Amino acid sequence: MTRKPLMAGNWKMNMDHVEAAGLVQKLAWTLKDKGYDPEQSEAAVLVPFTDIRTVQTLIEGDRLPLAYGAQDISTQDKGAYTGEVSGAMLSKLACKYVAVGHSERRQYHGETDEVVNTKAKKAIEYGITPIICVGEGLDIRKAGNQVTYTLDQVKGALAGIDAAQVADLVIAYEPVWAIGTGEVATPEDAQEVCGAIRQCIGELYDAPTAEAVRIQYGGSVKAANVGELMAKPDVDGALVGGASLDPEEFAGIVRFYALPQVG
Ligand SMILES: O=C[C@H](O)COP(=O)(O)O
Repeated sequence: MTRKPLMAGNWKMNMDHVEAAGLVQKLAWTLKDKGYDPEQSEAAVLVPFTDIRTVQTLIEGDRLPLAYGAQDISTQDKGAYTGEVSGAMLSKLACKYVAVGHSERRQYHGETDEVVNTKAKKAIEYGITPIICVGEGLDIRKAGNQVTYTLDQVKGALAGIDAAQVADLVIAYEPVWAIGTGEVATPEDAQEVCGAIRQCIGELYDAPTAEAVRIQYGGSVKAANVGELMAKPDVDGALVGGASLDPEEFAGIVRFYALPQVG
């Protein structure tokens, strides 16, 4: 089975809808200029809620080779939940992806594994592919417990989700100490945990499911380091924060397959 790499840019709370239009167009021009081949990798942007309509209009209207999605989804379907955005609303805007359980949501909004699990299920229910974010903090890494900690998050996030659904979703391993710090995990660090996640899914479900699920690495990914990360067998893409706001840089990441070190 060949897994198509997914290079997703998480814009976080950056870019208003006017800036979003400029960034999507610049990214599309840059990708075209560099001869991006969508068969080699899939490119996606996860944008603030207020940008989704603008981004959708550009991508659909100009048939740009980009997928788009959101950074969060409500655990609820509708009703008196001030500030929440539902799966139905995201689905109506044809979002393909939604990030769930990003460490910033876990840290600043107290999202537990149970909440992450509910959000992942809501995304699936509304036909949106969840990108489930997991990963350890520095203290856990220093204690050498990164694999057990991350696998516990994976098991919590996948509870009650069946094999066919797991095969279609995306897991992003993002060690918290590597996010926005410039402190990228070594390719061996990334492979250790991404490989353990795949093995865990094989044990929880079956080998075909483990072979199908896409596992990204995230944390200070740049065009300069993406090649060595992507050379690892269980790294199927990148979840990119800061570098996704720079079209040249993100285009370089999306086109990792053209980098000299990976042939
Ligand atoms: O979602 C993306 C991650 O938080 C990584 O962010 P970063 O590339 O700025 O380190």
